[in-house]
Amino acid sequence: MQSQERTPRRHPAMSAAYDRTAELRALDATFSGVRGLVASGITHLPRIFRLPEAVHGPPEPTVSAGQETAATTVPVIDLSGDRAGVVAAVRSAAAEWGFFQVTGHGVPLESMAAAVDAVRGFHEAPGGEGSDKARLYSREPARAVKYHCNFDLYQSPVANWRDTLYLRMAPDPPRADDLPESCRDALFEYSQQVKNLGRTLFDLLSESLGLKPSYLTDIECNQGQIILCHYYPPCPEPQLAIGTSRHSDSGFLTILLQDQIGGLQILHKDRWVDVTPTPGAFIVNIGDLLQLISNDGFRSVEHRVVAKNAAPRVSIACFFSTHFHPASTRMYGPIKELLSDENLPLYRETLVRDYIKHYYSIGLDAKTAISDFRL
Ligand SMILES: O=C(O)CCC(=O)C(=O)O
Ligand SMILES: [Fe+2]
Repeated sequence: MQSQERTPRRHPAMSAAYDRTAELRALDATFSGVRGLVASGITHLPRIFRLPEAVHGPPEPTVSAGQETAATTVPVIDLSGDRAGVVAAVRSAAAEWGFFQVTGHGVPLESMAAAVDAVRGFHEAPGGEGSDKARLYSREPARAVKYHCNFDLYQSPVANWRDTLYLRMAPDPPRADDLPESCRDALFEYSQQVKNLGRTLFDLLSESLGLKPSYLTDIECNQGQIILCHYYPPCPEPQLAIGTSRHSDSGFLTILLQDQIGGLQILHKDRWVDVTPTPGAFIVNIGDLLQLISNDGFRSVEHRVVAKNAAPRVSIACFFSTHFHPASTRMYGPIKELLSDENLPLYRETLVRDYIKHYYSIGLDAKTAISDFRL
């Protein structure tokens, strides 16, 4: 999920007898997002955030934190272990789960904590006239640094209970003073650390596919980096709302840091499984484009974030892809070295930007983007 224009979709909730667009605009005009609503003392969920009846409650049984077994726990991989064992664990997690957590990754705990604190500080600062939030409030695709409440506020059927600071850090990094001063140092440092971890993971994923370690980097899968700094305030009626609608990530790979609150769930064997916060760990997930070029060797899996009436939740999602400015002109299809008579290509080749355009034309909440590229 990254910021992008997309086509409006009609939904039953939209035809309710109220001026939804006016309410969305009124929210935008505050420049302070969901956090601003909570700070103003609301006790009920505004209707723009209400899930339609049809999606109230989980459609599938949920495996919650504390009830997991080995079969329902997202794998945790210690990257400091022996190489062959790590490569095998990555192969099996990326193929079976599409998600895993990593420890022993070499990123200093202080950099992780500083980034989460900086993001929390940004979101908890007041909005309104003259604030950093007002200066940065935008959904303009060309802007590399921006803040908004829901990148798809005017297109999605249900507003998500979430605000986001968006940073496009590569291939063209922003100027230092484009970032809010309070989080500049922490987020530049974090971006560099996660870029290095990305390189380590792409090496491991290449090896897991039986390719030379630099293969995925050589084809520029990690050339672009977008960092989304999410903030999920406490929700007064969490069962009626959603933090992030179900979706798969469009790019090649995502590295996610979540704080201790929890709420991220992934769809595994038709059940929602909690990704239990693991102190010091990163969550890693395969995006649609890596599923496509691995010819289904790895899986891009749907996930969502449930709303809670708990302390605010911070997460920092770093996406690796190539459609960011300047957009790549490279074609991506199933990697030739993986194909054989037993492994025929399952997808057609595409420019990343064409894939992304299609992904957003469908919208979050619909898992058909990648299947439309199947041969
Ligand atoms: O906040 C989270 O844990 C997940 C966010 C997410 O899925 C995304 O930004 O694509
Ligand atoms: Fe995601």
